[in-house]
Amino acid sequence: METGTISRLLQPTKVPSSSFANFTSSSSVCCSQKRLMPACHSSHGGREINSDEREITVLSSEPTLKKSSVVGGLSLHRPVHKRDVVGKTFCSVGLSTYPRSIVESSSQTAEEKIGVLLLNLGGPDTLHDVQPFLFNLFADPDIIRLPRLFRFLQRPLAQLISVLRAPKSKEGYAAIGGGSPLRKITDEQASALKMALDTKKVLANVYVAMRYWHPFTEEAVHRIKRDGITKLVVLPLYPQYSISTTGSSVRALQNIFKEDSYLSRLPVAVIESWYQRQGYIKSMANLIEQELHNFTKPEEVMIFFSAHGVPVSYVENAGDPYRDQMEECIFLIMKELKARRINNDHTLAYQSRVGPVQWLKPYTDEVLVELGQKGVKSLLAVPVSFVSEHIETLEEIDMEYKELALESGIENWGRVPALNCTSSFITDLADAVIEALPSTMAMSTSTGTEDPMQYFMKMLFGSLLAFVFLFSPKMVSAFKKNIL
Ligand SMILES: C=CC1=C(C)c2cc3[nH]c(cc4nc(cc5[nH]c(cc1n2)c(C)c5CCC(=O)O)C(CCC(=O)O)=C4C)c(C)c3C=C
Ligand SMILES: [Fe+2]
Repeated sequence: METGTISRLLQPTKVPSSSFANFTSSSSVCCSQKRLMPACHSSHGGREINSDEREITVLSSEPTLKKSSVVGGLSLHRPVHKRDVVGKTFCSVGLSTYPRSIVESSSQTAEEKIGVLLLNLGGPDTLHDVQPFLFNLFADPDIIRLPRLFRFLQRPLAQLISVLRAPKSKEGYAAIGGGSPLRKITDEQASALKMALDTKKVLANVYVAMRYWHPFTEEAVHRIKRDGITKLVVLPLYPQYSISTTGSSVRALQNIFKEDSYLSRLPVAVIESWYQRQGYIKSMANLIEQELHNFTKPEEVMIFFSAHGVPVSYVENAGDPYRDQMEECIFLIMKELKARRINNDHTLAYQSRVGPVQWLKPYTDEVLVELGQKGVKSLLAVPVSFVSEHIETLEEIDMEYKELALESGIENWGRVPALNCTSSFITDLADAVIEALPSTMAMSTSTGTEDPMQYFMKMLFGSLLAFVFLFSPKMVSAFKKNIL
């Protein structure tokens, strides 16, 4: 991706398009299975509005009413726009919370089979998988956003970029043991979530759908159908919403759902983002507090939040709420720490940029050097955009950034572990699922398999109505007035 031509092609269009992946296998944790759960590291651990979008209002325990919408039949939860801490308007797409009465009235019936679908990015299991994994990633129009006219170039470009990037990526994966730990950790999170739901008397199957590597979304969906799930909660494992992560995964799911008559009728709720949940904020604050104790002078440590970046154009041209949500998330974590009398300095920077375009600033590597030059001696890195250990925590932060920081004059380095299966965090995810259950909604019935006669009749009546409406004398005069 190191060429100017590609950089020009990477300009985002306002409306993210549908995307497809190669599908092969999936994993789930079935509530009927009586096997031992894998061990968890419990101690450590924008969006475009489609034309077919309908709006509904759901009850909220907060003073404002929340709006929920049905996009391609999936019910999405987001609070109405509000002002963030620095006074900017942000579009917070997130989980609505529900009054206790609604949660209680949604107690599970005998015939109900609840499914929870965890969405994640996926990572190569072996070094051999790295190039095909990168191909899937770059072939996603939500990752490389070509103008519609150039979409035919998406796959050849993905092939080229994946081949060019593979050697560098392979080095990274080799340094962390020869593959990504994502699949194992996500499976463990699925098991832990299933157990947390069981404890709360909600029997559910938990499925994992990865966007770019095994188990792919289609296989997870196949299992959901096979198990006869009657209600589904979709939970992306990204606290903050980005077009490139949750947006892409949900779109992949929508594409599968709208082609299938069973899935299009299945009541579904999508939890679009959950960075503002108290359980998540408190779990992050716990990890930071614990890690600060490892320094000899904890109060002098700079808390350094490092988030995965996205190209600036996503936020500034395509309406991605990612940066606003990230800033609000950091504000909430710091507020929680202050309530615990932890008043350390903090800063936020963005890591992992790829290619020649501008990414969100400030860049992590540049800020580390600046802090070293300014005389900061102790620094605690906090990965904040992702809830599992992965290549960017284990290699980029623990190796590259640590080395850079020490070279730049920082003497004491620490890193907060990813949440992984931290029990307070998993319990909060279980609560998020339970709160979302009452608002599951059936997908629209248009499955692409509509009866041709029905379609013809609809078109005929539609055209007649439009004709009558458009050529009514009132409309004609209004039209003339506006044009002349
Ligand atoms: C919130 C998290 C993430 C955002 C936002 C995101 C955007 C984004 N990523 C790339 C390019 C790459 N990402 C890669 C791996 C990767 N990315 C995330 C998370 C976010 N990405 C994860 C969890 C992983 C998997 C890590 C693992 O352990 O396997 C890679 C491959 C690794 C590498 O070569 O660096 C690339 C490439 C873009 C272009 C982008 C936004 C447009
Ligand atoms: Fe990424």
